[in-house]
Amino acid sequence: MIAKLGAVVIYTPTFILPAIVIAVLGGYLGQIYMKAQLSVKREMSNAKSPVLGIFGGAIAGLSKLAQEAFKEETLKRLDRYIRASRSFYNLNRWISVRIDALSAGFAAALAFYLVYGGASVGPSGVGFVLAMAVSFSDMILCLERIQQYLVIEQEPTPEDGGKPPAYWPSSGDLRVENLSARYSPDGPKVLQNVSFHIKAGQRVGIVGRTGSGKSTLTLALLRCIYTEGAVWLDGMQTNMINLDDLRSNITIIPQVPELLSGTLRQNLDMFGQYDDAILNDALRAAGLFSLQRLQDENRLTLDSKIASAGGNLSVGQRQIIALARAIVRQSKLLILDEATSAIDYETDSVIQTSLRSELSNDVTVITVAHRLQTIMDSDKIMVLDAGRLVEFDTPEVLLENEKGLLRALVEESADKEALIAMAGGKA
Ligand SMILES: Nc1ncnc2c1ncn2[C@@H]1O[C@H](COP(=O)(O)OP(=O)(O)OP(=O)(O)O)[C@@H](O)[C@H]1O
Repeated sequence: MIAKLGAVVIYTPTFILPAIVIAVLGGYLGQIYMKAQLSVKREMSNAKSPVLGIFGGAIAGLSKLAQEAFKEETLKRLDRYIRASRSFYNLNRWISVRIDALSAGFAAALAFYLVYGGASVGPSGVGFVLAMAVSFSDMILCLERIQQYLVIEQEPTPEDGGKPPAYWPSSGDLRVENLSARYSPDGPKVLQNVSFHIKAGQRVGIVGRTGSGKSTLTLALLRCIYTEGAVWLDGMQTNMINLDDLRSNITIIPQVPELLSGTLRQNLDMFGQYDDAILNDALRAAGLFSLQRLQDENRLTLDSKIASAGGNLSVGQRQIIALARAIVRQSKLLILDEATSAIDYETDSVIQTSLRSELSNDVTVITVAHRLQTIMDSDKIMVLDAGRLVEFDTPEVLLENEKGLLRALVEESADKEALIAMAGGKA
């Protein structure tokens, strides 16, 4: 930008003052625009995920769709999204008109001066200066945008005082008090005053209808979003701990785990800290070897090549590798977001068996369940509704409550009898 301003000034020194005025005016307008568009953009992102959520939910449960209710809810969510995106579009028009007007005014004045003002500049010089002048005004806004990225909000940096002792966490005891969470500083509270205590080694299932806050709760435990309230893991309050230490001690297995391109060994042990025997043991414990035969030509071994994001593996294989990674890391808290689709029954039952038998007794496993079968024999079940914890007890006790939400979910299920038997068999 300075080079362009320099080019204009060298050819037409009298234009230094107007150029500075244009730069200041453009910067001022840019600042107004940036301030306004930030909150509109945030509102747009907040309104976008419910729209995507309802379409995702519709695709997952297409056969059971109540068309009228779906239409009404979709239109409501689209309205909210369109209101925000319309404002965003208007804001863009607002700034474009002003920057274009400034740019055109400056270029026109310069052109007038070069042609009629007696400036001793040749035709090629006139073309060059005008080209520089036009792009100079356009760059003011780019500069504002770059400035905005430079001051982007960062997560807190690790501090010496935030390092937990080496033995932490020695168990997966998890205590949560009044935990609330939101996705943006001024957004609505998506999780509201959730409190519970999970003893080390317990297996807990989280259920709730779509949008009830199950995934949000897992993100809040990792402090990936804005949270209030307190969380203690193995007796230490997690907001006193550096984010990298906290996150390296909790393993989360998402619905579709991401892997890095490289070998399977590198994916299990990125820093080369463990020997092959430990890594193979983890793969066996996670159930990989029970799914493939020794003579299979394309069976996975530590040297198998993994494509970027794990693209050459099935979702089930990726979940098994993510589980093996958790076993290698010896995490005391494991959060599993159950894969709803694209995972066959055999792989699913291998994963579930590994979770039950291969983890040590003090590892706490929280499973976000989309199928009640997965968690009906858990030690406890947590039921979320509109961001609140409405039920938390053993499956047997919860099912006794005829007005309870878990009971309602079970009643709606096609496998009602089997689910009740699972819960009764356990308690
Ligand atoms: N990135 C986001 N920004 C703003 N709001 C969000 C975001 N992600 C989710 N939400 C909102 O938070 C609420 C809870 O969403 P969440 O994903 O936790 O629900 P869930 O119970 O996990 O649903 P599902 O079973 O469909 O995965 C929803 O109302 C949703 O619109």
